[in-house]
Amino acid sequence: MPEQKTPQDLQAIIEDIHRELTPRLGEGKVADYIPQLARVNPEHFGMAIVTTDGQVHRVGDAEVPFSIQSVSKVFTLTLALGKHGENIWHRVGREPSGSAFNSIVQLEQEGGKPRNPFINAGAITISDLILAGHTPRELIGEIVQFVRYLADDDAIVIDHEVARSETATGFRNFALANFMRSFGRLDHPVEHVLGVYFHHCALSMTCSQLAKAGLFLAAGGTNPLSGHSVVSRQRARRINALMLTCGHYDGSGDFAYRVGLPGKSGVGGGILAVAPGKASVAVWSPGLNENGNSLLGSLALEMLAARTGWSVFGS
Ligand SMILES: NC(=O)CC[C@H](N)C(=O)O
Repeated sequence: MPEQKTPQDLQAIIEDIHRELTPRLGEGKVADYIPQLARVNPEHFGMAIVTTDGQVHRVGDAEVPFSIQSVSKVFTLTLALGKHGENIWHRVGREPSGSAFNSIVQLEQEGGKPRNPFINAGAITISDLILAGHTPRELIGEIVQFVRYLADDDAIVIDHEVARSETATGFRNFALANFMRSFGRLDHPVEHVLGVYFHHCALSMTCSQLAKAGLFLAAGGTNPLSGHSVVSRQRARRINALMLTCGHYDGSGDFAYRVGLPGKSGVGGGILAVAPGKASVAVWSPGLNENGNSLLGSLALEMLAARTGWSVFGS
């Protein structure tokens, strides 16, 4: 399989993937524990690829905004590394959890220190870390600005209905945060920390915007379209490593096996995948598999990786 795909090849590949998956649209289970997400039409499907040399390819609902949910944890982790550097690892680990995204079991055994920044407890810890010196409202504004800078797109906003919906029903996350607080592992009031967490999860983005926002990870830390420098080459590599090992919760091994790309999923049905040196890819299909990862989104990325030879483990 040739290393470089022409623009025509890539567009044809994603159109084929879309066509082949069309009979299956609606498969999987839409997240219903956040009432506002339960209302999303399960038959949406969108995909966008942005290559490091500036091509943009889209198919299906690539321009329809959706709730990025846990995909946002990549951006808050990046922000936390920028503010606190490697010190964040005193507060959160970097090992796969092997358990569900909202599991509480390990937290007790491990003294309230979450396994990684992508499970809920870890992302809540990251929210607490980046709250230092800010009000929740200021920090939420800063996160939105940061994501706009990454994607070079000022139209990106938070869906406040989704944030409200999750605030009203996020009992599990309140439990996780209170549990960590009981171990003395949060510096700020639980309501403040979760206010930040629920709002960054409620960022609403299209596949095109999401692929652009992740492009710095495919291009050694700088977005080649905007020229915006985000992180060092080493840091981009390390964030990709965390996405590969932890980005799909206890489905991370399966995703690495099938797709072979660093990726981060969200319960809104979005996945951001990174083909280092080549492209950033966002896919959206709301139906989830048993691990809470997009069922058809994972399949679409598996097909894409197979047809492009982009797996980090070789073509
Ligand atoms: N996996 C996810 O996308 C989970 C994010 C969601 N906001 C939650 O905390 O439950």
